Amino acid sequence: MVNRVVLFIMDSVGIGELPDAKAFGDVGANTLGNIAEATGGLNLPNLQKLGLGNIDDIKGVDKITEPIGAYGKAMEVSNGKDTTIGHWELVGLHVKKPLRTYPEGFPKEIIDEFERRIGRKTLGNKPASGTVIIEELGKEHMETGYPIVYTSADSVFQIAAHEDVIPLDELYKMCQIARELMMGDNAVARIIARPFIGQPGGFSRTSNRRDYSLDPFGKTVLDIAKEDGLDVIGIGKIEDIFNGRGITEAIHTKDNMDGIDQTINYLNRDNRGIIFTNLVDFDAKYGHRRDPHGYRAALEEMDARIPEILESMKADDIIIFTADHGNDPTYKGTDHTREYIPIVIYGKAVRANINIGIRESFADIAKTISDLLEIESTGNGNSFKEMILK
Ligand SMILES: O=P(O)(O)O[C@H]1O[C@H](CO)[C@@H](O)[C@H]1O
Ligand SMILES: [Mn+2]
Ligand SMILES: [Mn+2]
Repeated sequence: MVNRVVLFIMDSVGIGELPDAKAFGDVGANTLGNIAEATGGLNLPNLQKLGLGNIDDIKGVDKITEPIGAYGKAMEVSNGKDTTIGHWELVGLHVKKPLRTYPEGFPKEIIDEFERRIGRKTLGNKPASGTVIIEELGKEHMETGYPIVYTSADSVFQIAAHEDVIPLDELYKMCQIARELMMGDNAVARIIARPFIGQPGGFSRTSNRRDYSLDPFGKTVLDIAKEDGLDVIGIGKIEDIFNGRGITEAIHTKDNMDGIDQTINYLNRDNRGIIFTNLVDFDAKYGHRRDPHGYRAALEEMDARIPEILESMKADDIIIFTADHGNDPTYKGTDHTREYIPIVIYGKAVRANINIGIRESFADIAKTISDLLEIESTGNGNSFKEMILK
């Protein structure tokens, strides 16, 4: 029996357009493939050894004859390409109705009510890139004390404020107010606090970001594991994505390396169940910023630490490296891209060189986790447990 599953999310590391990418405006997107092309090839020897290059052509990542892991890729059933929906599907939920977005900004009634309740006016109220809008409105924000409200192609209500102008706890309270307002017909997936520091022309965002999500729309494999008395450890923004549901212990991280440190920490402890890690830098620092070179460096930095992670695993642990959506930094715009997610699986109990093929849903991962841990499933997804276990 498997004691622990590490579900390791490389946020936004997609592996090519999905058949329905056209409907999302994402034809030709391929996060891994296009970064590799644009930067002269990726150097990911550890993921290569596990089988990453056997999934698809990625310049620099070879298809090898004897990968030590199992590998494949998965399609997204849910109608979206955001973090929330992606993670929910990974743990067994299908969300067919897209979450609400605001391409024209938020309705006047909402903004009026929000301003009344926070006791300040606001700036912005439009879709924007978070780093661009603080450069555009940050100075005015510092002069007036009005927070910057913005959205994106995702279902998000984001509030940016300078840490010296609006203290963090006040910013977090504003987010809670927004969370109360953005329910019912305006049930946006997330309210996000976006604190920053610095001076006009040189602002930088801090790791004090917080996400206020909706409760998942149904029971996930995390809830089931928790009910069965297993540990469900959320590392990085996992707790936020699930609004705490199904999580028994959570730790927030400051960057990808911290996320890896924490994963290793928890692997070295005595626990049983699911260790669920999200590395968000790929997405937030490089994907949305359309920085393929930065993205490549972050991938290589992670890859170099994979041996340490694998060495911390015990004989009855299994790790699944995967993603939640794409965010091709060579693509137009600044938003996520509708892509396959790569799946690379390793463990002493896992058969080497097994191709699990093209999975029809991210929820195949949820179903497999249920089977591996011998707990109930959410009913969605098809298990690949029999294919991968020795
Ligand atoms: O441009 P920034 O502020 O990084 O925002 C991005 O991050 C949000 C949440 O991941 C996405 O919706 C996108 O808008
Ligand atoms: Mn994401
Ligand atoms: Mn994102």
